Amino acid sequence: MEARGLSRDFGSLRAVDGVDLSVKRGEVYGFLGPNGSGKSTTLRMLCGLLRPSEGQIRVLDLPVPEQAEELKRRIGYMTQKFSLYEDLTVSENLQFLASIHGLSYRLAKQRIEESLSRYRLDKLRRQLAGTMSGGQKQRLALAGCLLHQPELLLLDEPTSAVDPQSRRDFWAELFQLADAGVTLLVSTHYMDEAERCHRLAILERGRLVADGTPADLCRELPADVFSLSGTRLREAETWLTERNEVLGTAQIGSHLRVLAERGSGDELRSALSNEGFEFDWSNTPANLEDVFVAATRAKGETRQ
Ligand SMILES: Nc1ncnc2c1ncn2[C@@H]1O[C@H](COP(=O)(O)OP(=O)(O)OP(=O)(O)O)[C@@H](O)[C@H]1O
Repeated sequence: MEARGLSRDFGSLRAVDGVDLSVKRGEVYGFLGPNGSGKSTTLRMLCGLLRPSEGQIRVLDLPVPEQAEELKRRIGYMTQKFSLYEDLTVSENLQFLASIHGLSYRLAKQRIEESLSRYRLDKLRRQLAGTMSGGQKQRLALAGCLLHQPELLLLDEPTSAVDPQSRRDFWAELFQLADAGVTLLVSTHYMDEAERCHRLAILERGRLVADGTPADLCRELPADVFSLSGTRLREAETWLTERNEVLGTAQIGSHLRVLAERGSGDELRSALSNEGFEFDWSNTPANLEDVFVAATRAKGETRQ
């Protein structure tokens, strides 16, 4: 999948702004970004549901949106709200989706039985979708968008309504699909999910502000991370957040995690000492949350 200069305007709002993306087959590619940063709009353009204002897209060797109809036969799209028919049973939801994809009666029956068993839905087959738990709905939505065996699956915040165990199980399913050659594009708010992706794009106000493997993004972070412990941590945090070179702070238990501009550590440390704070100070490796905070904060500021 390739996108070049992808943009989308809604009236005067530029929701997606000049995004370049490249995703290989079988890759699990994550979209990370704050609310309203353009993740859903990007996914919707990539699957041909929304026409870009500018830019070129090629998905599974098809130009989009020109060949969006052909593409729709080869992709699956799972929305944030799962898009289930709540007044239909589990089986009826799957039968309906199979008919939309034009599966023959025999093939539909076979694939529905397989997916009821694979996604642990067989005992729920007569239950109305609207009465199921978040995790069960998620499994049904996944089963539904795989019935026609798509080569590419787009998932828009698929785990926002489910508990941690369901999220783990769900990700195990996603990796099985990737191992079988399915390409996955997943938008998420969760850092632990982003860390699982082979590659990651970070979006901020419609722009691509970072792109790479989670390990590379952490290693190449153009900022330093420090851990502080001591007394008056809350006061130290307030003092630090007022410094321009500090990009972010977070209290984690009895430690304060500080993300700051590269090379600013020594000065910050002595300035904090001069203010009368007593603390232990150590450098610590960056994690994806640091990458996210640095990418979104730095770019956000330059555009104001
Ligand atoms: N159909 C639309 N009409 C007008 N504005 C829209 C439309 N769809 C999206 N937007 C706006 O475009 C921006 C990007 O929205 P989008 O849903 O793509 O963000 P997102 O990163 O997926 O957010 P979230 O994490 O909250 O789902 C937002 O400001 C949103 O209000």
